[in-house]
Amino acid sequence: MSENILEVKGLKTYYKTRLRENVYAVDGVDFALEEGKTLGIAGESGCGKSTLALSLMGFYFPPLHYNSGSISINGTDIMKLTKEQLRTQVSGREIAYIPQAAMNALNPTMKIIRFIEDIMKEHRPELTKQQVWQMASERFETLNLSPKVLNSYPNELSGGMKQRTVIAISTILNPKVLIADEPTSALDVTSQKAVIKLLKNLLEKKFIKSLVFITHELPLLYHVTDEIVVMYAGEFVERGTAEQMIFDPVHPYTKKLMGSILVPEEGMKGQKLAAIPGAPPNLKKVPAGCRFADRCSFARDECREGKVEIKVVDGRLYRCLFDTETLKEWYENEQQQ
Ligand SMILES: Nc1ncnc2c1ncn2[C@@H]1O[C@H](COP(=O)(O)OP(=O)(O)OP(=O)(O)O)[C@@H](O)[C@H]1O
Repeated sequence: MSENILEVKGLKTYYKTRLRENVYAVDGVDFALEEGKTLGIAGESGCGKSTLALSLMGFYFPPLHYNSGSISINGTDIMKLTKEQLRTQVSGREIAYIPQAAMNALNPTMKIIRFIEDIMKEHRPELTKQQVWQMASERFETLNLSPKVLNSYPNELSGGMKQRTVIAISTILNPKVLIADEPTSALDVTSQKAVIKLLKNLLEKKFIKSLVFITHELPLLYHVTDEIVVMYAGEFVERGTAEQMIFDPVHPYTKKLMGSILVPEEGMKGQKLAAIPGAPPNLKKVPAGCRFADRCSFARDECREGKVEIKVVDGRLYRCLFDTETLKEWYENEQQQ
């Protein structure tokens, strides 16, 4: 039986604004990820994806605050560790995070090898500079990146190469979980494919044991991940296999998200394209009932009455009061109109 590398239970984190208001960006998230698996997290802008990614690292700096919940990596709840333990034993070794636009944050005055030397100074101080060079060039070669890159400055590299280099640096300690936040956005299609190939390569070679891939583009996840989770207003609203989520979504929000895809990929041609009318709720004061109700064409009075819990049907998870048959019927009727 496969083991859960990452297990998150009831995670709640929030921002405290300068006006002392709380923004409940991650509001009760539960999920597990098995060894060797990839999980995609999708959703519109502002639904809490990046905050979740950051929160999973266990570090909280104002304005982000931890409220409750656990984050276990290989059975150890990292929320029970001290900041020092997190820094020295967890960050980069157990879990690594590549934030959005990380490639633009590389210090332009440092050669690529210097970033790796800095990591090794902290985690493998016994290695000489020469050994670090040897190890880094072998790793780059295995990942089809030229070791010459190690001697370059960030600004000498193309966008796609810079992004692949950032990924190679971030995984140099073989973290069990890699969280990549929008790693392909702002790249051309060829560079996007190269980044995805690199991520798959890291998994195949077991340099990482699991991958969380965040994007607001659902179809991209089809090529990368085993499973997809859709997030809305700080909560997960649906989880299923990539196939199910793209071609047979259950939750009205996932359904609408699929319909809003502007560039249909192969196999998705002919899907009706539409923008999702309305905006997500204000995360400072979330509605008591279904958070999607105000934008859902199928919402009834009861949807607004109380918290809607996640349902598990045939291994799929979704957060809606209605059963899958009813929803399917409604979708078919809507399609015919
Ligand atoms: N520093 C901050 N202070 C206060 N609120 C914040 C801060 N950063 C993000 N938020 C709010 O938290 C919520 C979740 O934002 P987050 O960036 O996690 O969403 P996202 O799904 O990653 O969006 P995107 O796809 O645009 O990156 C939003 O309402 C956002 O306005």
